[in-house]
Amino acid sequence: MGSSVSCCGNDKVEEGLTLGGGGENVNQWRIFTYKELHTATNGFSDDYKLGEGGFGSVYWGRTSDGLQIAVKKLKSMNSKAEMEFAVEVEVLGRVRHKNLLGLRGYCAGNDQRLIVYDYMPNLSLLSHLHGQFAGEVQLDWKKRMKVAMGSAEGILYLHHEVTPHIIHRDIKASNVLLDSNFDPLVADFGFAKLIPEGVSHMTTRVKGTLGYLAPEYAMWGKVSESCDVYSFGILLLEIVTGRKPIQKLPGGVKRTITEWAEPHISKGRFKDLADPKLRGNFDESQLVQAINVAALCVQSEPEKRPTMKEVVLLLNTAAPVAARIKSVKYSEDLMARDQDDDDDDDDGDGRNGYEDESSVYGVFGALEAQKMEAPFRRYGERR
Ligand SMILES: Nc1ncnc2c1ncn2[C@@H]1O[C@H](COP(=O)(O)OP(=O)(O)OP(=O)(O)O)[C@@H](O)[C@H]1O
Repeated sequence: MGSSVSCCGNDKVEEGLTLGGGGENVNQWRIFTYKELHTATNGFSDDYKLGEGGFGSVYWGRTSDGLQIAVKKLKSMNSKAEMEFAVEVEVLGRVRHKNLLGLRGYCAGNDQRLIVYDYMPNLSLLSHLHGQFAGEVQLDWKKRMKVAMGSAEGILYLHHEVTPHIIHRDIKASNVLLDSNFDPLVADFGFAKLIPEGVSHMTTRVKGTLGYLAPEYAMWGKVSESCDVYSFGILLLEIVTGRKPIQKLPGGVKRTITEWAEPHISKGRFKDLADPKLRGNFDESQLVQAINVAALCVQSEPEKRPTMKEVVLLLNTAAPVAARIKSVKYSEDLMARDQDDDDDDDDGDGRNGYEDESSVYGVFGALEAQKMEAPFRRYGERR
């Protein structure tokens, strides 16, 4: 961090400081006092609560100069939470991009840790797809594509444009916030990893959210940029279909979004995948393109997934030539793998065991690991 963290118990306010070691990727922020944030949020009143996550609660507030803010307040002080706070502030200070939620400030003193962001009036993508706004048709097709593209550009920046590169590790619908124009801002960098130059992947403790974890990461803690690409693929499917990454079926059975989508895709029934809430109002070529891109992103083998640069390019391509070439490859892969699965399913349970990842999970079934392996946290929770 470019500057020391000062205690928020005192009333001193430092302004215009920068984090991130200078250069272009710096962010304007300031240190808030606890008193200031307490006043802004009406004493962290429940009426001002925007939501709750693993880190703590998020409150709406208004500063004395009229700025609307969102204040994330650490729920309990322990080394894990402290680390998350430090990582989030460190990473936020390094990034500056129209599709990343920047740091407005923080407060760290005694046993209080709070992070201050700009308030995003349209809240999270999750609230529009599955939450309090899910019944409304605010999120039409055009907005969905804008959200998908903007989120992809934010992740591209993290992977390719900031030094050292950053892997987010928790790309999901609740971490995509929407401004007044429904432009998306990727948020929540508490699990982010800075990748030293020349390092292609690292092995770490698995963090993130069930339903979005890439198989190699869920099983072996192998983390690379392509883990975010995988999570983005799930997010893209979620945006297009309006379905949760993991659905609970009657009898406690869980079905992943990829398991549900796979038969439709392999039969070319793309239109069946569109969110019924769209009532048929979508651009069919964009729908096919988005699903093809998602299919590429959620391949089991990380090396087969596109980079975020390719993802942005493909999502931008009106004529889906590149995607078509790859999707043909994908279909061939799928058929070959189906054949393998038929051959190798010795115990007749439809699954071939854990030894051979590709045959177990198929091109598209990587979430199987997350459904089976305890003790992952449920959808919407963090590990
Ligand atoms: N800047 C913001 N503007 C508006 N609403 C926000 C803002 N930041 C967070 N929220 C709201 O608060 C909720 C909780 O956010 P938080 O990041 O703490 O948790 P989460 O992403 O839901 O869960 P997790 O802990 O698994 O990341 C979000 O889903 C969102 O609705």
